[in-house]
Amino acid sequence: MKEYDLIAIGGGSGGVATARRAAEYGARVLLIEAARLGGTCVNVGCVPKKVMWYASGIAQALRDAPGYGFADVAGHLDWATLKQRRDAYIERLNGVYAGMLEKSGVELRRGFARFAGPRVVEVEGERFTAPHIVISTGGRPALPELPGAELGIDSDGFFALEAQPRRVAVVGAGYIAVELAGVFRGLGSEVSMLVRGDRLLRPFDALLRDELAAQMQEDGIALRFGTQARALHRQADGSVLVDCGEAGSLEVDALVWATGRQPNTDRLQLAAAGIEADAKGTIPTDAFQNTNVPGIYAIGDITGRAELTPVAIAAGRRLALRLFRGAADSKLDYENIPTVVFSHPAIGTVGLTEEEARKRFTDVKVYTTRFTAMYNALTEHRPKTAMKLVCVGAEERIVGAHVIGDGADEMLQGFAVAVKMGARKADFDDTIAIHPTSAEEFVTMR
Ligand SMILES: Cc1cc2nc3c(=O)[nH]c(=O)nc-3n(C[C@H](O)[C@H](O)[C@H](O)COP(=O)(O)OP(=O)(O)OC[C@H]3O[C@@H](n4cnc5c(N)ncnc54)[C@H](O)[C@@H]3O)c2cc1C
Repeated sequence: MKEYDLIAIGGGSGGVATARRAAEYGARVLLIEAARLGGTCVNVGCVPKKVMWYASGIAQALRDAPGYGFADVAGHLDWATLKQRRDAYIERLNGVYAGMLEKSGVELRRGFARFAGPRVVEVEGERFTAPHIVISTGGRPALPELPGAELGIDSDGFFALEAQPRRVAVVGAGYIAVELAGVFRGLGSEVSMLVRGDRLLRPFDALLRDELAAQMQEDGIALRFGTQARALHRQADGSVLVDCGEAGSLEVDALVWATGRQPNTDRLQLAAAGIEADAKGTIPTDAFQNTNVPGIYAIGDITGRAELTPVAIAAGRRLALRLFRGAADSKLDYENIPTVVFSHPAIGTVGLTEEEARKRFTDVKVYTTRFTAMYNALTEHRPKTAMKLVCVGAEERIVGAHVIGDGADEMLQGFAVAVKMGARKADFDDTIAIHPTSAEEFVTMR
């Protein structure tokens, strides 16, 4: 049985980061990956999604161009070319990942890993052991159980689409649902969102939720709240009939399930190592990413906490520092994790929502602003930009910063540093604005 200092199961964001950092610290590392290197983010997540978001933004810019005097702007999208160029980019990234691992001295084993004992991992009959094992197997889309569910596609299926569907239904209310719906609409599809509850992006600040819903409707997306798909039927012309029970039915060329994700633990044989998972299959960890079994850790989506690439990476790097550099206190602080939703317009958010702040603190003061960005002064399309600062205490410490509007995606990172450092409203007021930008409103709110 081959022995290592560390085995990482899963070569996605978390596994690769942990493996590389541990190897850099001198550990002998084995990384096991069943599919393509880079995991969800590179292959069927952040990266291809952002490419599609850019494409949709370009389509919008072409529609905006006449407002700036451009005449005869050609705007036909060749979806197949976009997909082929996007796929080629991702293949290059897969190669970059392989190269980085090799350069760091991480040994890569292709294949599906399972636990075969407390410290033993098996891949296609071959066994490996290490005193430290990291589970970073991520998750996959979860489909609801209803008649004809397989006639829909999930987010992986979205990235496999060879042609642009003309009429689309997106089921779900989370960030992936609003992002995919926005991309389809931006590129010209007719889009309906089927939302079981009464709002989009439930955990986000109300300002962001309301502004986004209003803008999506303004852009022609049919938001059907309180609507649930009950069954899907294939029709003779190849289209899909979505039966929504009392809420009626809907005919589409594609239906996308964006109804959540499930952790990749079901085939890992966790029991062979005595590792506990919860009913959903996520692996609970303590603040140091320890599972219930000493020497076995979990990071990234599999832990069900803040399912984002930089979180998986940061947790993995801190774990490597702890295990192989003796930094006993090294762990990830899960507070104030900034995040962006690549909707149209984009959302950036860090810290507490107003609602959360009011539950936790008695002395909450909120500053908001809403305006049309200068770019849109000349365009027919006039989405709004809106911002909110959530402050607490007499010193007005900023515990939440939220923005929706063009540029929000690139705007928030620096403000996240300020919030993390404990900035007060007075610090923002004291900072000279950068003019003319949308971001300047963050330091001029009264
Ligand atoms: C559509 C979409 C858009 C997203 N957009 C963003 C975004 O904009 N920003 C952001 O921060 N996050 C985004 N995410 C989330 C992000 O992709 C994940 O949080 C991140 O990939 C989690 O990393 P991970 O290492 O936990 O798992 P993953 O990246 O999923 O990697 C897990 C790897 O383990 C492998 N594996 C699983 N089981 C085994 C096994 N038994 N043996 C061997 N290998 C195995 C899998 O093949 C996979 O490669 C998005 C996700 C989706 C689905």
